[in-house]
Amino acid sequence: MAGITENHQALGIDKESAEVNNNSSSNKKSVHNRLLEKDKEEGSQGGDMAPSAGSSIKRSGSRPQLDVSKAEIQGNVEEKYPTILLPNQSDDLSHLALDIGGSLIKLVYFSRHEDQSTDDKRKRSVKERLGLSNGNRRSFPILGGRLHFVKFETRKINECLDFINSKQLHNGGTESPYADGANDGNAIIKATGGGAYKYADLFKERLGVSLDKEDEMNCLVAGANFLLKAIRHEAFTHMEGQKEFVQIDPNDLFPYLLVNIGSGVSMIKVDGDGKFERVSGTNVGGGTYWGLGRLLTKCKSFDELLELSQKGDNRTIDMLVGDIYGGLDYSKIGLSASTIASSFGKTISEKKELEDYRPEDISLSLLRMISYNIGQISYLNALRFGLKRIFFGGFFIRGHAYTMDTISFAVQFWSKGEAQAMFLRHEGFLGALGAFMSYEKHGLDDLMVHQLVERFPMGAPYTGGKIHGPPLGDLNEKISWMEKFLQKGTEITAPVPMAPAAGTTGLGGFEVPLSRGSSLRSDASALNVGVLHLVPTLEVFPLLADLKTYEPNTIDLADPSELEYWFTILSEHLPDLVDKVIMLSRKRALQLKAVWSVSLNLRYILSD
Ligand SMILES: Nc1ncnc2c1ncn2[C@@H]1O[C@H](COP(=O)(O)OP(=O)(O)O)[C@@H](O)[C@H]1O
Ligand SMILES: CC(C)(COP(=O)(O)O)[C@@H](O)C(=O)NCCC(=O)O
Repeated sequence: MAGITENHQALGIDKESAEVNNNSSSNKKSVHNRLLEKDKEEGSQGGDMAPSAGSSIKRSGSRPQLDVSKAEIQGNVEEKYPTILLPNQSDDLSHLALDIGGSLIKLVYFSRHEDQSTDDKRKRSVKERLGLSNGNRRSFPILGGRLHFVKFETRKINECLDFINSKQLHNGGTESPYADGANDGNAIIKATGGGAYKYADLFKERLGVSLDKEDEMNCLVAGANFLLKAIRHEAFTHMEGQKEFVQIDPNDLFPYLLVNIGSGVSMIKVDGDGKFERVSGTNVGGGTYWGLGRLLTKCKSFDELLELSQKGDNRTIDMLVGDIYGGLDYSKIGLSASTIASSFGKTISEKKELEDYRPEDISLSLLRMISYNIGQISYLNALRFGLKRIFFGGFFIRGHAYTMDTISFAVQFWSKGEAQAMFLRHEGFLGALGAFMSYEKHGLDDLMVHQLVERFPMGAPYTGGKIHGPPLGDLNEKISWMEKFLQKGTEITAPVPMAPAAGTTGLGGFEVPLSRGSSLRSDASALNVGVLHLVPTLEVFPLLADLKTYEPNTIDLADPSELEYWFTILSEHLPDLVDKVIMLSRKRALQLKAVWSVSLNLRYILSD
């Protein structure tokens, strides 16, 4: 669909892998028994898994709660594994949040379930035939999940409503019992931005949902704090075409200045979680570039305008110090001949008609003027409060090298290198993330750095295919994986530094654009926003008979007795599993046996 950026990746943590993350002796026993007696168990699993009606699984802190009050079996009661309807279960309903801005609508949504692609279905049916699956029941929460980021143009709000509807995001997703409009009109979605007020009636009318309005500044700050604390490789600097990720110490984050460049610009001094003050703003922002740019160039889209700028030369539009001083620097006050003395100042020439000014040059001058101005005002505000770090968000930036270079240059130049401009990979989603986190029971606030891992939309922008990557921790790993996978080498986007370009003038000039790149990359790849995967650590084991006596722990395979215990179980289980696979394919069974045996034996090599 036009105008949509969606980064959908599956491959969430599946429940089998999560199940063995527990270590109490009773737990060991149930996993062991389950592995060895799965055929026998098939008939009794339902009783084990479904908590009795009226009780509820208690989780620590603010983790999602399973509410089974008024639970009832839905559909045919004779069915072996009937779906259990949980009418009061709210967590799956509260997984979508919106930021409806002046220009763009941003959606963040959480999905717990694997995408039902053909591949997934095939995998599931194999699992079922092997007796490794619990069939189609959803009688306990599936562990793990994903955060997705999508945006739409606000002027095309109907596309957004259609998207939400097609995925039933307002009703908990297509697999939810509330899908297809079965909600009773009480569904609530957290929303921020001016559009949460402006379009509340439209959402009610079209989707039957109420928008629960969250304060925009609150959300921006909550989103930024969350990203800066929880996501590695979120913040980066961008100077003279070079991108460098910055490791943020979550304990040394505050204070900082957050500059959100949306349609307009807000500057917020952030002192802590929920502690902030909007100290300034400017109406010359992203909307100005897009609006004025459209008027001047007749471009049809923001990206077209941005792309034009990459072919422009601002010297035909901007009046430089040299134009005024007969080619000389004004070095006494630190201005080189190439410094822009007056943006658009040269378009008053009597020798030229208005049509003689190229749209490419106009777009570049405009982009430079607005970016530089924002950088400068931001620095002045940082100076006001003694802040050294300035984080820039908002979709105006759009991961665009020239924009970031210009902002960085302004900050560096005016602060004489004292302050630093940093950018955020989820730049435009701060508000939406903040709104998402405002659901009381998500518990995302206490997520630690390693609980969210990222998988990149590696293949999608290039091949049109859906390609899933492994969880990638290290930046180099990301790049090499992508390169290996796509064999596209340098075409891989954002993490790859841009080619170094000519430097800026030492005297504060801003000669030629530094990082224009050859063509604007597709939305998804320019933003380079991967889907965030929530990886549970100490989740409650879903088959536990008695939750109260359960003591969460993780298996320490460095402990020889633990290692022996678990590898013995796995080894004993191998012939049994191979038998099952033989029923499907002898060749695959032998392959499985070989691979598994090697893996199990590897421990001896590793422990040597
Ligand atoms: N596809 C796009 N359509 C319109 N504007 C875009 C697009 N991509 C980036 N932008 C820029 O992003 C700005 C909006 O940024 P955003 O952070 O979403 O703010 P808002 O909340 O005001 O919509 C626009 O004014 C424009 O400069
Ligand atoms: C009013 C806004 C907070 C709305 O946010 P936006 O939709 O632009 O992201 C923003 O446009 C803004 O801060 N404008 C600048 C107003 C001023 O301080 O002059």
